[in-house]
Amino acid sequence: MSGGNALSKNNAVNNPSHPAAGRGNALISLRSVYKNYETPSGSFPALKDINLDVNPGEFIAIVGKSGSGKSTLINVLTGIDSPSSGEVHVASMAVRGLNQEQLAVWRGKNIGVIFQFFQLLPTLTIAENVMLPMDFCNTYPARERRERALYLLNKVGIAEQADKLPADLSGGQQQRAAIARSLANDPPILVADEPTGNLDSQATDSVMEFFEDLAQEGKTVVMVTHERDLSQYFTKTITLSDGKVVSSSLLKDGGGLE
Ligand SMILES: Nc1ncnc2c1ncn2[C@@H]1O[C@H](COP(=O)(O)OP(=O)(O)OP(=O)(O)O)[C@@H](O)[C@H]1O
Repeated sequence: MSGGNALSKNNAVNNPSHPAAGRGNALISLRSVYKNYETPSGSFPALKDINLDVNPGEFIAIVGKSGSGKSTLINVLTGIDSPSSGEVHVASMAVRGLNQEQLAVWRGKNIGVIFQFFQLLPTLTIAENVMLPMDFCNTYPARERRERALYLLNKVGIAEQADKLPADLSGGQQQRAAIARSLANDPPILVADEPTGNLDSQATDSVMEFFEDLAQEGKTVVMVTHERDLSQYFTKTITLSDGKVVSSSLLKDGGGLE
């Protein structure tokens, strides 16, 4: 599934004046971020003093034990949840400043989200699923959306599945369709929560190679994973423990594209 081509005009790397070019070089920037959950037994600190910068073209793994705060971190940086305190800037935007409706459109344009269980709508065809983010954000003229969906499905290697329903595809094919959907609006950032958790090793490799290609083309990919043997793909690993970043290791050159 490798061998992607130039993603588009609307790319933060190809176009430094693109709004997603970020504050300084960082596309994602978290400063002194805390997240407390209010529970019947009191306030539970799920994130503690998180400081993080992610540059265009980085392929970041977020790792840590169950309960360490990975999903909370992803939710805060995608604006699905707001921090209790601290600043989150993503693609030049202070996420805190947006209302729910603005946030949904902003997220649809700037962040492609990929889930462990694909979350394709079962009654829509694969092409229709890929068109949904374009329909929601009105990013491409209606007459161009199917053509773009087919282009993206071709890019992930499943163009011939375009008019099937999700249930007719294998898990690996469904995840490719979900990746195509995440690219629909050509967002600068992809966030993937355990995207290979439900795939066999062959499908895992092919999804990881595809993410790697996307990062090399300038997309920023942030991925939560439990799988230890994928480190060859990442440019950086961020380890969380009890809501804190306990290590941040640069694995290879990548990202920091200027
Ligand atoms: N809505 C909530 N209310 C109260 N506590 C929560 C809530 N969501 C998460 N937590 C707690 O916050 C901590 C971090 O949870 P989070 O889901 O971010 O961890 P995680 O690292 O993603 O775990 P996993 O790998 O199991 O998905 C956990 O102790 C969890 O129990």
